[in-house]
Amino acid sequence: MMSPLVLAQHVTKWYGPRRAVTDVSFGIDEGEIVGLLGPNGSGKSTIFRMLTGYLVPTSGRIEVGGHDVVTDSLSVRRLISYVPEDAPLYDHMRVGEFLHFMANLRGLRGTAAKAAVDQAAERLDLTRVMTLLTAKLSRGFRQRVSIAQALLGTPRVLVMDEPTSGLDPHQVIGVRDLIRSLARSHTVLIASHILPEIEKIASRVMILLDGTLLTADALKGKSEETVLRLAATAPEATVRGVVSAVAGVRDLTVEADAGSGARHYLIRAEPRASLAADIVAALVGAGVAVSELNEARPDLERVFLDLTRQSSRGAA
Ligand SMILES: Nc1ncnc2c1ncn2[C@@H]1O[C@H](COP(=O)(O)OP(=O)(O)OP(=O)(O)O)[C@@H](O)[C@H]1O
Repeated sequence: MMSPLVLAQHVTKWYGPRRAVTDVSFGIDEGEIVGLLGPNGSGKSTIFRMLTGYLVPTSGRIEVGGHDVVTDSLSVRRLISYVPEDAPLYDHMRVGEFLHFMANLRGLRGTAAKAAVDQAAERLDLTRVMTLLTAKLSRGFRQRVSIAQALLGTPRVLVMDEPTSGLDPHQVIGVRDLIRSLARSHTVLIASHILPEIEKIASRVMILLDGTLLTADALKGKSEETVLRLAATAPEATVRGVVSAVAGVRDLTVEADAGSGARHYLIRAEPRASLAADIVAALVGAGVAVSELNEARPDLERVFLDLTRQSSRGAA
């Protein structure tokens, strides 16, 4: 059997007296797109920094392509590329200059550097902006430049931190398609705190909570509840008041903002037949425009919400 391309075994990381990652183990096979899902502060960036050799695990070991990230970090850095969340570009550089600079940092010179830059620019549709200052780019283009630099030197593994955060819906779709197309030639690991986003891109999701990776066992047997996703245009307090009064509704949380008018909510309730119809009737009766009400699909979402709610209570 082939061993996984990325292998973490019992990895723990302490920052001084604070434990950020606890006994995390996983394997990622060549060609997978894996999502690492966890709320802010759950340890995603810490795991990524250890994978890419920028932080040393306090205990446990990580291998990429059979190379230990600590004792053989140079080989690992050739195999793995990191796309950080806030695309740190050098604002005084033009896009083309920046990509050449990054190609040189990866050890590419002369025609090899030029070929790599041209190829990445073409793949990310950057040829039109190569002479612009990176400071002048839109958020979507900055993200594409950041992904382009990560592709230089043809790494086998791409690690991306919240790759669609801060993008408009159009750009989000573009970046998602791009990541899917990259997956043909790369193994991709994506961190996010938004489950619906991860589910759209990843073929598999790992959930991280307070530094601990949940096992498949922790994801079973939690479905005593219906979760509905609602999109409605009205003040949150109004929606909350109306929905909470419907029989069986336990809880309403605001989901990531869609950006355009309607706000998205998740409603948790006791399962019963006319629940959705009752909620719509109540909202419409109160003059609230409902643009969407669906059952939130996977159990995973429920489990994630339950668990993150418990853990944020624990932290409070
Ligand atoms: N350099 C550091 N020194 C001390 N504590 C740190 C350091 N970096 C992170 N932490 C702590 O470790 C925990 C995990 O942080 P980490 O940044 O890995 O989480 P995350 O899931 O990536 O969060 P976010 O999505 O907000 O980036 C947090 O409690 C954080 O405060």
